[in-house]
Amino acid sequence: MTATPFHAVDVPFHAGVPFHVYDTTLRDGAQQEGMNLSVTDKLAIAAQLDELGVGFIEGGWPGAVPKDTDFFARAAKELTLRNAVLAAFGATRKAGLRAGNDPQVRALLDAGTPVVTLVAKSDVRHVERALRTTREENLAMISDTVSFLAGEGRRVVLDAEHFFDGYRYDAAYALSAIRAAHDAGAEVLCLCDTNGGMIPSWVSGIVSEVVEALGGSAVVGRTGDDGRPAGPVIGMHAHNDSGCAVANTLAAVEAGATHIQGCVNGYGERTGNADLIAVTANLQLKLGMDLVGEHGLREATRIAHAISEVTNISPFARQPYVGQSAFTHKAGLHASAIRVDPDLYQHMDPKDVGNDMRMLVSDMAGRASVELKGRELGFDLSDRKDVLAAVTDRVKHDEARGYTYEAADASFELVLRDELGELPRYFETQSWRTIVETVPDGHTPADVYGPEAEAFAEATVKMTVGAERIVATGEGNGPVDALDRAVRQALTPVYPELERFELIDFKVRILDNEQGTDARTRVLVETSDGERSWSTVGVGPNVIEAAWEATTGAYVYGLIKAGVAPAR
Ligand SMILES: CC(=O)SCCNC(=O)CCNC(=O)[C@H](O)C(C)(C)COP(=O)(O)OP(=O)(O)OC[C@H]1O[C@@H](n2cnc3c(N)ncnc32)[C@H](O)[C@@H]1OP(=O)(O)O
Ligand SMILES: CC(=O)C(=O)O
Repeated sequence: MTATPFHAVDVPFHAGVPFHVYDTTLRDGAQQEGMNLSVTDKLAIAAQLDELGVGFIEGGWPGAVPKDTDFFARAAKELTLRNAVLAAFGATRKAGLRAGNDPQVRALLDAGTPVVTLVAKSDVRHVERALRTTREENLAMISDTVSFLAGEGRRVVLDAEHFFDGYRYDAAYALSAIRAAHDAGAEVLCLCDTNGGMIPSWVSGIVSEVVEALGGSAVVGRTGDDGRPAGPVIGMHAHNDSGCAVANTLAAVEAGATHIQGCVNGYGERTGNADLIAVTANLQLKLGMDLVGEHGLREATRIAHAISEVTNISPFARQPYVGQSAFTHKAGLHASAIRVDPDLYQHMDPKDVGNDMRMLVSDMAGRASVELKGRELGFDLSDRKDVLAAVTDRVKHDEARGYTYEAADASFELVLRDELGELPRYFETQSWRTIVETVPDGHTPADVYGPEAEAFAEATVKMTVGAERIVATGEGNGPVDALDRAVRQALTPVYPELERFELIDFKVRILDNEQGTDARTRVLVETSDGERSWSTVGVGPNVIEAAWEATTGAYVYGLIKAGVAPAR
């Protein structure tokens, strides 16, 4: 693979200028529907964010959300951060109060963080209709609160809520709000697209005008003699309602912003915030800015998934950079070019964000896909053109009948081994049958057949294992369970490894459902041996036959991986 991705730009952007990567997963991310983080969860996520290399972690709103107050108290004792500093989030003082007398503002001080981020109104319509105060009082609320907190030694970030909408409505007032904060000592003026409706050209236009109006932010060529920003640090906080949060953040940076806010995995209220990993990867890998260091980005996939574990929200497979499908290739034409050079169909090396390239084999595969998938599974097929052609044909034929190998790597390996003549014959099935008993609604088998009765179904299998013919029976909750018990009864004495195999997922899909009872059924099963898991597929005229193929395939695959030799 070549070292330089095709679209990387060589010129470092904002060279030498301090740049802030500010994470708000624990505050704005936690505003996502369905997210409910405990204090322990928040501490665990903060540690991961620090490892990613962000500079600021906004931990929540102390004084407003009791868990967030606890978070800052526990973080002070339990959290050791190597890269980041903590920020406490809150609002400007209430109208008519002194900042120092507003309990909400005092709670921000009590959080003990070096940074305090204040949300402030910058859209005059919000001042008049939501805050129900005057334009002047809102500016005083900003100015008083910032100067009070700065006077107490806090670095202050101002989150100018609805800045872009406000600027489009009344630019002079929006500018006066952030100017008030700057004059009172705010270090960062972060422009928020609170409703998430902006598009990149609007953002870059407005940010450029703000940079111009405030005497210049940290744009290249706009630094003072000491190399520090000539004007206030301008930030960007984007929501994704128009699907443009990442693009809007990049547009703001290209227009001069040097502070970016976002959430890992794009968490956040409504459609989420700018995905901080995508923003950071774009800026670092495409524009040459060193934001979280090479190490941080190389950990990004692991960290994104570790955070998903804590939030208990399944990772999004198609998430840019870190999703499971981000570097996964299905089309045969792609695979044939990737075999020559992965960069031909990838915008970057997945390793740079800790992700991996994967190949899928399906009816869209060609011989190159099979060769690359084989390589992924440990088979060198480069000079086995006969096998490549046979496997490709078989996959296309099977998929036309309802199989899906892209979701069943283990079944694909069994096909490959079969065509290579390397498929061990652990057993031969002569026949199987299963009988389902029904009992009246609301009853159990025990009610009907007596206290010893446990099962609704029974099964018999006839198999040969080596030279031995075996007949075994099983009882279960249903026909698939009964058959599985019968197979285990038959095979476990010869292959005790089977005892460790456990079915952990079972998915049934009716194919061609317009054909009613003639439809075919596909079953995908996931099996585990306690250490690893694998997926197999079966297709049949009914769920029992499909499940038989999928589960027996799973046992064969498991025995191969356990290094078991077939009985003689
Ligand atoms: C854009 C964002 O996402 S900002 C973050 C939003 N996050 C949250 O709201 C989560 C935490 N919020 C809370 O726990 C509560 O809403 C609290 C504790 C902050 C306030 O609760 P309450 O006192 O019951 O007020 P309520 O939520 O009904 O209304 C918010 C109040 O804050 C005022 N307010 C809103 N924005 C600001 C601001 N930037 N500066 C000062 N006051 C503000 C509103 O005018 C309203 O005042 P009112 O009570 O005098 O009418
Ligand atoms: C501050 C914030 O979260 C917003 O304006 O969206």
